[in-house]
Amino acid sequence: MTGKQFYHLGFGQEDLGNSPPTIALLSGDPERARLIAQTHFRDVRLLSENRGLNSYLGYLANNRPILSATSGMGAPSLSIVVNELIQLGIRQIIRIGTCGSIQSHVSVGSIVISSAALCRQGAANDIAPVEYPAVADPFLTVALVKAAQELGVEHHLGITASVDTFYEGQERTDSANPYLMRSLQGITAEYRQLNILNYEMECGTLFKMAGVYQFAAAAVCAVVAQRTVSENIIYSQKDIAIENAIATAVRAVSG
Ligand SMILES: O=P(O)(O)O[C@H]1O[C@H](CO)[C@@H](O)[C@H]1O
Ligand SMILES: O=c1cc[nH]c(=O)[nH]1
Repeated sequence: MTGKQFYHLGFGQEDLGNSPPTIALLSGDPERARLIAQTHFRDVRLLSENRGLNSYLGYLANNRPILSATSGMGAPSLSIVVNELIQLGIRQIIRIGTCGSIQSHVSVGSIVISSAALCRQGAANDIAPVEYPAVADPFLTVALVKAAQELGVEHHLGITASVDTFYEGQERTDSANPYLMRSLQGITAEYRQLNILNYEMECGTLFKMAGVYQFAAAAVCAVVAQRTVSENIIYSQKDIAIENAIATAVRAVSG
């Protein structure tokens, strides 16, 4: 580590070398950030492991420098990481996440590429008004779709619901909370009728930040739960779904 470090990321500009990356792949899970770097980048260097926000610098096959970084779970943590990444010169961010499907045709094991997000997230309200659109970058999004097509990965393009909680906000009742507020009872069925594809916890705030800060953001999430059937995570298909999401994002930025 050299020079000024960002407080949360734990590394700084000088750690990125003479040809700093302008693109970052961003995962909620630090283990996914490590997996992406170690299996898809060459000449990988661990930049930091601060607060579980593991960050790796590496190169794509086309020699483009790239970061694999960790957002942590939820919009407040993501907002801090993204703010610091943008200060470091990152101009394109692809979130590689996991999600729960709320449509019967969006199966566990497939991936969802978000065209936009319904943003029910408190952190985003510190960045832009609630009505501000949470929309993905069209060019990165088309690149993700094209990559999924070329890889033969089952994919769905559409609107994502980004919420602040995994349990209450996604209408889970199998939880420590004995009372789900009336305002949340039935919300999943309503979102289904509104053609929302999936639940996750970061895209909406990421997309609003992209609009305000002027960078390009997109998201691809592995479907690991099917909420038309149960509240459970389907572990048997989790790893393959995540690998499909990672392969899709890496191919999209490798062209
Ligand atoms: O797998 P990640 O990227 O963390 O994404 C999803 O998983 C977490 C909840 O289990 C939330 O962060 C949600 O958005
Ligand atoms: O159901 C799910 C699965 C992963 N991540 C979520 O936010 N929800």
